[in-house]
Amino acid sequence: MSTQPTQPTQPAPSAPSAPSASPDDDPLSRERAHLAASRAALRAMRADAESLDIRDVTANWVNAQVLERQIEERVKALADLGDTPLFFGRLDYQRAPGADRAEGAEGERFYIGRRHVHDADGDPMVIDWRAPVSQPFYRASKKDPMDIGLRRRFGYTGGDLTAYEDEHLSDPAEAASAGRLLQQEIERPRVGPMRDIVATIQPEQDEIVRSGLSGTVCVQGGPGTGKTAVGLHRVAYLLYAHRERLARTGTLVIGPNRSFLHYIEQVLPALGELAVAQATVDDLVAHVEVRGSDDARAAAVKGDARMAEVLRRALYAHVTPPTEPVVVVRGSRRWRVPAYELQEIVRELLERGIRYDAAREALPQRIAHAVLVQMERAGEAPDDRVQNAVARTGAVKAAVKEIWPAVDPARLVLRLLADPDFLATHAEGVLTDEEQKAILWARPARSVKSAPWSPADAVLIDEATDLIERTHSLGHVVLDEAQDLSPMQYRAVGRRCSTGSATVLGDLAQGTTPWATRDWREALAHLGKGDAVIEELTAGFRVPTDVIAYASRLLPHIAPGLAPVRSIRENPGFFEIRDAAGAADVVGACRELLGREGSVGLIAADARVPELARALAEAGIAHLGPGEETSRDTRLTLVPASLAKGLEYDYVVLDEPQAVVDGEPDERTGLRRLYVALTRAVSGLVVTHAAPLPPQLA
Ligand SMILES: Nc1ncnc2c1ncn2[C@@H]1O[C@H](COP(=O)(O)OP(=O)(O)OP(=O)(O)O)[C@@H](O)[C@H]1O
Repeated sequence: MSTQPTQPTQPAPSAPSAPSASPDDDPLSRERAHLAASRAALRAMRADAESLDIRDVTANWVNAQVLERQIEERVKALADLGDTPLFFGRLDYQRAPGADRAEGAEGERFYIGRRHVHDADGDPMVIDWRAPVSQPFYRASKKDPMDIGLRRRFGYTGGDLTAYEDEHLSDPAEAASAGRLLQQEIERPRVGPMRDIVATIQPEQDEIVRSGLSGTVCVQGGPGTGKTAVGLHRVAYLLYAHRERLARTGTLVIGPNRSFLHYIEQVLPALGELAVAQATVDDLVAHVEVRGSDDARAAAVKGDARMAEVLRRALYAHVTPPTEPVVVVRGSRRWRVPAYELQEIVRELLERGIRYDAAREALPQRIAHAVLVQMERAGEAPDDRVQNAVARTGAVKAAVKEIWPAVDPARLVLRLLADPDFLATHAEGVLTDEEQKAILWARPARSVKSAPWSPADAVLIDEATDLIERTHSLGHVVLDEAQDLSPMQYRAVGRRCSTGSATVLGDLAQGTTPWATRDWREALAHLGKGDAVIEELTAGFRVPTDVIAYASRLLPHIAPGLAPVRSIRENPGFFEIRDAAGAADVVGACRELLGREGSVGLIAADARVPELARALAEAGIAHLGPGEETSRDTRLTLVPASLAKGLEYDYVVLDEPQAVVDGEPDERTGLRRLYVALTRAVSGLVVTHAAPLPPQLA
């Protein structure tokens, strides 16, 4: 790293901007000149797009509308955002990449940024970070310089280029070291929603980001190891590398709740990707209105993968083997398809493994075909119009209704949960009597509309829906906080990427549902991606060393075998445990932290939130809800522990750890909830308590 005296011409990355030398010999001035020229080139690209006249090229109105929309989007995408630097790095190749590597082949220089910018001749001024030539910016090392002579990182203050930092990767005399600019980026205060990490993606993260579209990747990583960031950047990368295919098939990011989705929603647009949908698992399966809830036992049984078998049996019990022949009358003739032949057709359809409705729709044609064969044997020459007509006769329709009736998925689930005999018949040998009892409604609902559907019921209905009609599969799905999903939820997500791939992100230690994932292989099998690659991230970008060490005391109790996160933050931050006599002391701690720069989160057991909200109001301190955007004026968020997952704040006040543990149905889940709450702070954590601390933290 050449911020050392060995490179006297270069300022330290944090050096003030004013360059003393003339623009020609001062490297910083030259870089600024390139920035100014790149911005001008971007403006020209935008002006070009705006001035496109499509009147001559579009023959009809519809085409014109489509083209106009595309141009509008391009103009929008070409905006120069003042606070987002156009480039953040530079690579000097020793030889031109891809060129003949013969002696003397000319080296080339590339500026790496969020988007591609070219000059009037079409020559690149800035290269998209996702392009293959950009890859060494993230991966090259002293050990493997990847043909890079110089890697330069730029530092910005506001929109101004104020510093840079060099690594001469091919110079054996220069020692490798972690850069100051990277460190500054990691340490910067967190105000506002989540930001992209495109300037500082680390090599092990980049490997995941750039892994191919065909494979599913599962990332296990402790709090703050960048799982969410990596998942979002992977979608952006895949959209770049497979734009057309994914535009057709679609992409989706799945997060645990609305506030989390709100927190991450600006990352992809900042990377120029506007078309990625976001949803919770509940959104995906919203076939009915959810008004009810389950106790932990019922939810665990409903979320168990064995329920898929119960549903399959219950659905296919509707298929009734035919015992009567079908008789079709055409003109003066009667054609008779005997019962044994109908049985053969039904057996064949069942064996083909197609969806219930696909088979139901095929059945009339199969019966008609059997009639046609008889007609041919009798010397007639019927064509496909005759087959269609036969398939539509009353006799065939009536037979199909008998043999393979239409089934409504919600009604099927309703009957299973309301009718003990129906459930017993189809759960025989799959669910125990006790398990059946656990999921039956105490008061059987009468209709789909009035039933007290729970979130787990909606997943069952989704499974039934898919048995009946295949769910549309997207090209790629990112599943965040995956460890909380039940096997049935994994199946629901898996159907949505059955012909595509997925990025599965999670931390076994942060699982806070009774059915939380114990083993990634098992979970991936439920997802239908048993052959996924499992990667692990262990470097922590969020939590300071002392805080992560304290939280990691819980690991042996919540996820034995998982290694603690290794914090790569240099700033030790601060960490304090304080006695608090009441809410006023907690508010005092918040007020104190608000005196510093950045966001503050007050995390408390859900049950304690109303009391703390009142205390804050009485003290005249405004606060936000989780996921709401912090601003310069309102920087405090009151976070119920149940919604803390995935979020982060510069400073955290954690109220009453034991209450957080007690807020969960069992101790292990409680300790996991506490682990999540303890690992939200970027710069400092104050734990306040009146009750004794959980002994596991001792
Ligand atoms: N390479 C990086 N450079 C700079 N910042 C990074 C990098 N990787 C991650 N971060 C930052 O670290 C913080 C934590 O990242 P992220 O939320 O993705 O972690 P996570 O593993 O999903 O955490 P959790 O398990 O708590 O949900 C974020 O502020 C993110 O921007």
